Amino acid sequence: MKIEVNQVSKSFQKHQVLGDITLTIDSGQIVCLLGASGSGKTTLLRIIMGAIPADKGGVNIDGKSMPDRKLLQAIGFMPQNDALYEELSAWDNLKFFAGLQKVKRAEFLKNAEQILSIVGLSNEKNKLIRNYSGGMKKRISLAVALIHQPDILLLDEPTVGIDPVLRKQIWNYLKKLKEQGKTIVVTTHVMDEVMECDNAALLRNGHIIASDTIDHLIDSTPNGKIEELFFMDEKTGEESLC
Ligand SMILES: Nc1ncnc2c1ncn2[C@@H]1O[C@H](COP(=O)(O)OP(=O)(O)OP(=O)(O)O)[C@@H](O)[C@H]1O
Repeated sequence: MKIEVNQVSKSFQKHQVLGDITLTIDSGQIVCLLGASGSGKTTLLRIIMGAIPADKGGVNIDGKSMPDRKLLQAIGFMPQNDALYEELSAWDNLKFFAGLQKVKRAEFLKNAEQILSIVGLSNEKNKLIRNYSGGMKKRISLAVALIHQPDILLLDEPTVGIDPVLRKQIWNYLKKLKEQGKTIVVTTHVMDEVMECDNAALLRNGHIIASDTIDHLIDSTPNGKIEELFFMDEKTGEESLC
């Protein structure tokens, strides 16, 4: 499914967080949103999924204007802060969220075990969430986002607190999903993860200052290093520490 963000602007209490954002994300692409803390990445994800309205502009998914209740079922959203039921087990959380997405029982049973194995929680599925570590909560949140096999994944810093081996496993799975034609948008501060994406959009002061393939973006940096993307200057394309 294709995501089109058209001239989106958003302010909170007169503070403009996003200004005139235009971005197209095609099926079978992994795109990452890069930018300093507070640059509006989460806000953009929430506008894409229709959780909050834009002040101006809008988002179309497969040509339909968001928010759209039917399209919501095609989206898996992983928030930065876990939205889990602490007094339920991981398995029951998964079951609950699968129910909300109207996943059939047989399909749930088939998917749940596979997804738990990808996030490395097969042996911990009966533990209550309140007894989970931070990283485990992150992993089960990712499983929740995946449980209804959505066509679009919006993942807000999905691998924070997850060890490198599992992180690799999760990225291999995301790349498999991409090959199946899923559309994936990820926010991250982890440079290794940027390299796993096809494209990146750099957010600065509420604007997209660059949006291109990862290879082209790296070529445009002074020393060809991915870290330098964070220091690119809006106007000159040169290094800036401002
Ligand atoms: N509901 C809200 N009410 C008021 N201000 C908000 C709200 N949501 C976000 N903001 C503000 O909008 C700005 C962008 O926040 P956002 O969470 O989108 O940034 P971010 O790039 O995702 O940051 P981080 O990398 O730290 O997660 C911040 O200044 C934040 O305080």
